Amino acid sequence: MTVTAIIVAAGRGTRAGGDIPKQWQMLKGRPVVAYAIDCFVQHPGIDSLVLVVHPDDAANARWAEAQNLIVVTGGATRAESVKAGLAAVPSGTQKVLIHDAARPLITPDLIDRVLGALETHQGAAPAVQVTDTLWHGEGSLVTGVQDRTGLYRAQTPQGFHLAPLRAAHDAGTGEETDDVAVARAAGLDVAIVEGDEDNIKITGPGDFARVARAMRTTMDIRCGNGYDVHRFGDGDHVWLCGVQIPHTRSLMGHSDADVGMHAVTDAIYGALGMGDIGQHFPPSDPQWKGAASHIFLQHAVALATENGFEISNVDCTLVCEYPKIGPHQDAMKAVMGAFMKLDSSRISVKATTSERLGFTGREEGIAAIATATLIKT
Ligand SMILES: Nc1ccn([C@@H]2O[C@H](COP(=O)(O)OP(=O)(O)OP(=O)(O)O)[C@@H](O)[C@H]2O)c(=O)n1
Ligand SMILES: C[C@](O)(CO)[C@H](O)COP(=O)(O)O
Repeated sequence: MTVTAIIVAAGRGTRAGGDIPKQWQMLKGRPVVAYAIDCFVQHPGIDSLVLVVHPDDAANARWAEAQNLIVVTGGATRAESVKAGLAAVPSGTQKVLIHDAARPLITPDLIDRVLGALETHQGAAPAVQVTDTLWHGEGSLVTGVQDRTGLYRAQTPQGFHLAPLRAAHDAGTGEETDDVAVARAAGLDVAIVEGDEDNIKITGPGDFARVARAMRTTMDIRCGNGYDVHRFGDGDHVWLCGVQIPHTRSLMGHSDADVGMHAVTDAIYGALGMGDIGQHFPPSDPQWKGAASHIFLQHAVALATENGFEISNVDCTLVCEYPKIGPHQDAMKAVMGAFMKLDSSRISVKATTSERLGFTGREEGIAAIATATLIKT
């Protein structure tokens, strides 16, 4: 079954305020709409994505096109914007999920529940049962109580089989606030699936902070490891974790052979799931001959930042008989901390011998292992 997601992002966000519409405002360093886009793009059940934008948001449309999304211009009401999105779905689409750009906390589970219900229903949408007592009020006075039995707060994504939803929208008024209303007016059956309290729609100015708070509870923590070995050759110093240490031999390598910094760098790449030093700085490329290893470390740190992560801590163990590491530990933490913009208290550099066993024990080379923890900001 080919499924297309349509994200409607053509509203003006008048209730939320701000210099630009709410879906394009920054939330933790990214436009609000980017969160929903990521969730759909990464979901294995979604085949393509249409983004509906306002004609005044041409720059944002170019940004979306650069991410390989189908981008179309919306209308004066949400229903008209949905119609524009429905007209742009790729041929072969059998089901559509329609989602508000203003709901950044959509989850894969929510998508799964809607898709699951579409197996047996023409439409399906998430909702949360009303649990508070409901009042009628006039001015500042309570004038009555509303029975809350059977009342739900509607959310998106709302899912439908494409053909009946298109027909329903063609017959609609263009003023409906959601697609369930359009579908029901056309006689389609719509299942309620379990919604998510955190799937907040940014509506008023205070909702940005609510969403940011809810994001903190879904913390994304990544852990990566790195391992490296360099052999000894002729020379009179070694570079370890950014510190030059006088020694009877030097470590050999294409770069400065800083085995400790390489392990830390690979741990960061590992946490990001983005390869290793060899992939980003191929040894076959002469420009990296003799390169200072902090270039690699800074590249990994920049990738982490670009992808919305901050480094929480790094732990590196050097395995060698000599040189002795203890006298240099603090300097190593300070140097690596400066390149990672990380306080020394979050960096550990320690050392062990291998009890004279193996290549490190025979002083043929030095090995290093490292772990890095990254947290999505
Ligand atoms: N003509 C419209 C109106 C709304 N939407 C989208 O529909 C979603 C839900 O609508 P709402 O929260 O009402 O957004 P706005 O219409 O932008 O808000 P406001 O009413 O405060 O201006 C939002 O992602 C919004 O961008 C749309 O694509 N086209
Ligand atoms: C579609 C919707 O998000 C369902 O809750 C909502 O109806 C659209 O926004 P509005 O604020 O109700 O216009």
